[in-house]
Amino acid sequence: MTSEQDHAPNATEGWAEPRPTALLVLADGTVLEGFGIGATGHLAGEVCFNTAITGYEEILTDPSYAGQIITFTFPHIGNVGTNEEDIETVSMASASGVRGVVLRTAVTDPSNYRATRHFDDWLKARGIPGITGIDTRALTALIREAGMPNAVIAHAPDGVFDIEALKKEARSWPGLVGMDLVPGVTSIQRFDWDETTWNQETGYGRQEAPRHHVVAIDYGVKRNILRLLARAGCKVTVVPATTSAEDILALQPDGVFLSNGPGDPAATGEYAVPVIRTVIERGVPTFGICLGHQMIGLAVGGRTVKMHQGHHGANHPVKDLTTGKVEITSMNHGFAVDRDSLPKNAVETHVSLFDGSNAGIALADKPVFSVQYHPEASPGPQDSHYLFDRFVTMIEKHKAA
Ligand SMILES: NC(=O)CC[C@H](N)C(=O)O
Repeated sequence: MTSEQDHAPNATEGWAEPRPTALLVLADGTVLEGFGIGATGHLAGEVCFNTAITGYEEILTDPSYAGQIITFTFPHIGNVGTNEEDIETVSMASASGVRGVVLRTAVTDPSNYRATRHFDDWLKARGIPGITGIDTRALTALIREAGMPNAVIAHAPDGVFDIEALKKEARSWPGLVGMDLVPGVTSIQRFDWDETTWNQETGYGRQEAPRHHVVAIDYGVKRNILRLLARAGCKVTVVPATTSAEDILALQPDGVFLSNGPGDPAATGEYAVPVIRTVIERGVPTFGICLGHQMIGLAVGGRTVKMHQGHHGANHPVKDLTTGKVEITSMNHGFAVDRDSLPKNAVETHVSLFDGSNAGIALADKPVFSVQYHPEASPGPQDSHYLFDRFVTMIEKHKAA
């Protein structure tokens, strides 16, 4: 990338404008020009914005982002390169499903002792197209006004685009409502997980003596969730999203964990919700995160709704109504549980202090709780790690009873 390419196209009269090599074409026909990075070609998706300042590698490998084109509001993305350790997708071979990345400035060479690969090269290898030189403030303002648009991101090094065809593709992409994206990101077979959290001196740890057995249903689970479950003393068995309630209960879990994941919870819920309902009815201690939270909401008879601009970032304040404490959380969701649709036994435990939306529930009559945000962070603050201990305490109480 040359420094010229750092300028937004059409920025200054009289400058020799480099030819755009990437476009972001919105479904309403708006065309944003910039410079291509990462994979070439074009992909359709929903454009969201993420306000996190660090952790782009974790964000871009979070399977919950499948079907989405991520605009980073922080201008310098890629400057610490990438490594093999910060990937959140469980299956290293599969891409996370992110459709594209939209950036303000050109990507510099990596400057970090952990970097093993240039960000541009890494995006290419993972099949993710990117565009730089975009006025991401203006795009973010547009998303806040109009909601998350469907779009096509296109990268052609020769600068040749069929703009009409791209507009048509953006318009005809069906959108995330009603879209079940879990089959593309769930693991294909059952496996055990025993890696624990990262430490600067020793790297990732190994679990020694687990005290409880947790079955984690993988709707697109992030590694750091599994690590925190392992660190909290759980032997973790990860099972594919379509595993039956019978097969899950046959594993005799002390607890069941419902993971995060992409797409519309109502669409995924068609097969997942009956399983979750059975697990809950049997009284198995259950903890859900994000998509898992939304599907617990559906399993108890509630509804989920599409949000206007969604929550994607690492500085979202949430109030824990059971303790009165405020925690700063990592968020990534475009759907939410409609609190007014919940039955009486589903008690709201957490609320977003940004917009008052529901951020957590617990069942009054069953050992079940869930949160809309990402307590595993990765990236983000670690204020909410206590929830993994809350889950273990719940398991212990249930075992003792
Ligand atoms: N992080 C997640 O699990 C996201 C859940 C769901 N796909 C949403 O967008 O709301």
